[in-house]
Amino acid sequence: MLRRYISYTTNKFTNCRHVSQSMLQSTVDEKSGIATVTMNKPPVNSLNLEFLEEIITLLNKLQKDKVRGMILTSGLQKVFCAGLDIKELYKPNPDRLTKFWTTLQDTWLSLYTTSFPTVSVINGHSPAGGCMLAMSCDYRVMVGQNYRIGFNEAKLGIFAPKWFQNTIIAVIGQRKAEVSLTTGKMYTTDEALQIGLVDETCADADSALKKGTHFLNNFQNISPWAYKMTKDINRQSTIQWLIDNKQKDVDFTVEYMQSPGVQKNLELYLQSLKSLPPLKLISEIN
Ligand SMILES: CCCCC/C=C\CCC/C=C/CC(=O)SCCNC(=O)CCNC(=O)[C@H](O)C(C)(C)COP(=O)(O)OP(=O)(O)OC[C@H]1O[C@@H](n2cnc3c(N)ncnc32)[C@H](O)[C@@H]1OP(=O)(O)O
Repeated sequence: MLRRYISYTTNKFTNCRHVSQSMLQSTVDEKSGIATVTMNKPPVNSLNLEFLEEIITLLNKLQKDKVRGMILTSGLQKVFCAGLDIKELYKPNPDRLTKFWTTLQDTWLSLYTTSFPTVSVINGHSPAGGCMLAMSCDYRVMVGQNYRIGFNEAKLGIFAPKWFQNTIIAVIGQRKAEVSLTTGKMYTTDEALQIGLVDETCADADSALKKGTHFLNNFQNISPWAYKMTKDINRQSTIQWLIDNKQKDVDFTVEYMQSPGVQKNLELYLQSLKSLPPLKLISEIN
C-alpha cells in the first residue's frame, strides 16, 4: 500500500489552509470557508481502494472543519476522473473486491450526503464512475469543448447498480437516464449541457472555478441546517435503499464481477484501452 501522509499548513499571505494527502490536495480559503479539492492520481485519477479511502477521510475532515462548501476538480491535464479502476474489477481477489465495493458505497454515501454544498469542476474526460463522482455533487460546471462525459458501463459489458442509476435519474430524469445508460453514449460538453448532465459550461478552468464559487455563494444566507435537511429529504429514498441493501449489493457485485462472461468483457476492454490511440477510445464509443 502506498505510504500515506496528511499535512496541514496555513499560508499567511493567501489566508488559505492546505491539507495535502498523497492523491488529493485541499485548500480552504479562510475568508469564504470554501475548500478546493484537487484530485491528483496520475495517469487518469482512476478510483481504486486507496483513493476512495482518501476521499472519505478528506470529506470527514472537511465536515469536522465546518467548511462552507467544496469544489472538486482534477489536477491532471485532460482527465477529470476515468471512473473505477478497472484493475479492481479484472481478475479480482474476492476479499479485496468486497472491501473495494463496500468502500465505494461509503464514498458515495459520504459525498451524496455532505453537510456542505458541493460543486464539481469537470476539467477533463469523465466516464462512468468519474461521471458518477460529478453527479454526486450538488452542481456541475464543465470546462472547454474537448472532453467527454457519460456512462459507458454498457460498453464494458457491465451495468450500473440501482443506487447509481437512481442518482442519475435524479439529475437528468428517467427517460434520458435510460437512453444514456443503455447506449453507453459519451456526451460532448454542449450535449451534456443540453440533457442536464452538467449545469453550466465555460471556456477555461479559472472561469469554471469562479462559477463554482458563485454557486456556493448562494448559500451564504441559507441556514446550514435548512440546506442539509432539504437535501436529505430530496435524496432520502436512494440513500435509504443503499443503506438497506448494502450487503446484498456487495454480495451480488462480487459474484457477478467474477463471472467468466464479465471477466472476458473486461479483458477485451482492457486490450482495446491499450491498442487504441489516445482519445480514440472515447470517440470510438460515442
Ligand atoms: C462517489 C464515488 C463514485 C461512485 C461510483 C459508484 C458506482 C459505480 C458503479 C458503476 C460502475 C462503473 C464502472 C467504471 O467506472 S469502469 C471504468 C470506466 N472507465 C473507462 O472506460 C475509461 C477508460 N479510459 C479512457 O477512455 C482513457 O484512458 C481516458 C480516460 C480518455 C484518458 O485517455 P489518455 O489520457 O489518452 O490516457 P490512456 O488511455 O493512455 O490511459 C493511461 C493509462 O491509464 C489506464 N487507464 C485508463 N482508464 C483506466 C481505468 N478506468 N482503470 C484503470 N486504468 C485505466 C490506461 O490503461 C493506461 O495505462 P497504461 O499506461 O498502463 O497503458
